[in-house]
Amino acid sequence: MLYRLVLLHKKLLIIATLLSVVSALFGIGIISLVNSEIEHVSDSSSNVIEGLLFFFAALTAFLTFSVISQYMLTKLSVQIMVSIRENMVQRILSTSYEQIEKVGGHRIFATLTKDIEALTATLSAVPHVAYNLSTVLLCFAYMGYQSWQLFLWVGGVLIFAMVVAQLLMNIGIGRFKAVRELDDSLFKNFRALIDGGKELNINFNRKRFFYKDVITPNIEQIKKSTISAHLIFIVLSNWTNLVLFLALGSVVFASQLFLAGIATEVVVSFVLTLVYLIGPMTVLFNTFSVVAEGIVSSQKIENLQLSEDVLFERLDHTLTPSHDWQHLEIKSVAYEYIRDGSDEYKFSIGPINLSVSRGEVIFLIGGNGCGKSTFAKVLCGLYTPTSGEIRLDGKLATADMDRYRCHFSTIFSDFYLFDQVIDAQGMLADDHKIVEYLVKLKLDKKVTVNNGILSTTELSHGQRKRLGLLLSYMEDAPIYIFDEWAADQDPYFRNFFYCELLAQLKALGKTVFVISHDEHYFTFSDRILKFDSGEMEELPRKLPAKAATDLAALV
Ligand SMILES: Nc1ncnc2c1ncn2[C@@H]1O[C@H](COP(=O)(O)OP(=O)(O)OP(=O)(O)O)[C@@H](O)[C@H]1O
Repeated sequence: MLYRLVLLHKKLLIIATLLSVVSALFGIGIISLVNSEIEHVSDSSSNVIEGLLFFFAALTAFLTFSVISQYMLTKLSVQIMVSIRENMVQRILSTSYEQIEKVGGHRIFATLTKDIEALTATLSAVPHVAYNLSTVLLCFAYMGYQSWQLFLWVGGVLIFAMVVAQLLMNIGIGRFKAVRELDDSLFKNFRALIDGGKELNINFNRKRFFYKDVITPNIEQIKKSTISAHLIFIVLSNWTNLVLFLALGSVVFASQLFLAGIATEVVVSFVLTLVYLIGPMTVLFNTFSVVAEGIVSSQKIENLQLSEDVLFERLDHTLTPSHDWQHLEIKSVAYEYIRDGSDEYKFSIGPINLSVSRGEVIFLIGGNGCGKSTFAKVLCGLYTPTSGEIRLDGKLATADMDRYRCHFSTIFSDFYLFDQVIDAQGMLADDHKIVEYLVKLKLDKKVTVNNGILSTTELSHGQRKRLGLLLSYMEDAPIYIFDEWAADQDPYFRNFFYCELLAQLKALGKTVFVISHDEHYFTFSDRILKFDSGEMEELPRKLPAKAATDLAALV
């Protein structure tokens, strides 16, 4: 990913790096100028004024190009940061719900905070790396030009230094990987800290256990691993200083011992250049830890296996479902939960065969954990069948999952309530219509609406579900799935749901799948599908329509 991002911005990167090289050239030019002026110190015939003018001109050019190049490089790193954020959001939105569920919310959250931050820091270091690397390379070229024999000595020392640095870098990356794995479990514990707030506050012993035996050891482990990872980079950074002194020594001693023919001015110029190099080399080696963290984060993002197939031109258009569809065919559909590397008990449903017509109200019943919600998720396209196929009016669902899914509006038991109420066209819905339903759902005293945005979603669980129903209703999809919607409603709204709403939706030609344990209301269905250990059978309808009406009057 790191590589891809750099490639994506290569044009700006090349321009900015070229500017850096020019500014570094002026830096070298200044050293060279000072060097030649040293030679003329005792020469009264030399033109000092001319040298001084050159010196100030070089200083001005150095400053100008340094500022422009650093500005360009900083702009580049900000652009890269923005594109990582956009890219991550797009990839998450393009990834199947199934994959997101498999990866786990805490890992995605860790990536959105930790990895984006680390990648941004790494890419922000690109300007400094490019600038200092070009300075270092130019200094090498300058030294090579002055004396290739002496430069070979320096080069030998530097190659040895680079080999050791590479080894240290590999160890450092390995340690950062271990830290990053621990970060995932920390984010999981952070989630438990917030989501489990009630349980932790009520039960002091759980709070004590969570603090002492779960989160503190996790934090301690991260502390130890982070220090041990950074230790490698501290060694690496000090190794640079040592290597530069080693290079200085090798220049001074090699010129005396083995390369006696080399002029003193050349040796002095090598020494000056190496001293000048201390700054850029230190910056370069100090960024190694940042780069290592970026590499680890980049690999971590790849391991999430988020979708690469980001077709975001599609978001410019609204997807509209076919409201006059006639047949939904579920042919030998099976689904199995597969978790990588896990040998624990695996649950599967199917194979299921079912043919659904428009306007049917279908109840899904069965004991806890028998696969009703799993089937509902396969049915609406959140899960892709492991085998078998789903066809809507003959069209294979998997041929265009986005289009297929847009036929559904769902309220699962772990639903999320958005503040924005969206209509069938994907626009903010009309306030008058929303108010009408707020009144109907007895929420108008609690919630107001302004331009399609709800004033609050901080309500009781039952009220939140009613608000969810409002959002779902406004979406005006052809097929509805309600997963135990009525389970936590009071008798009035339970009655409203089974006796009024289902009939209303049916009259509008909607197909409704209702997951329910409310036996009293099973009569309000056209069909009943019973689940048992992942297998489905259709029950014969027992009550005639008349009996259903009588029952409606009773409840
Ligand atoms: N995200 C998941 N990952 C792995 N297995 C899962 C997952 N969700 C559910 N399961 C497995 O699928 C089984 C069926 O779950 P499902 O939610 O479909 O049951 P259900 O019939 O809707 O139950 P309930 O009436 O309690 O809501 C569970 O017992 C569990 O073993």
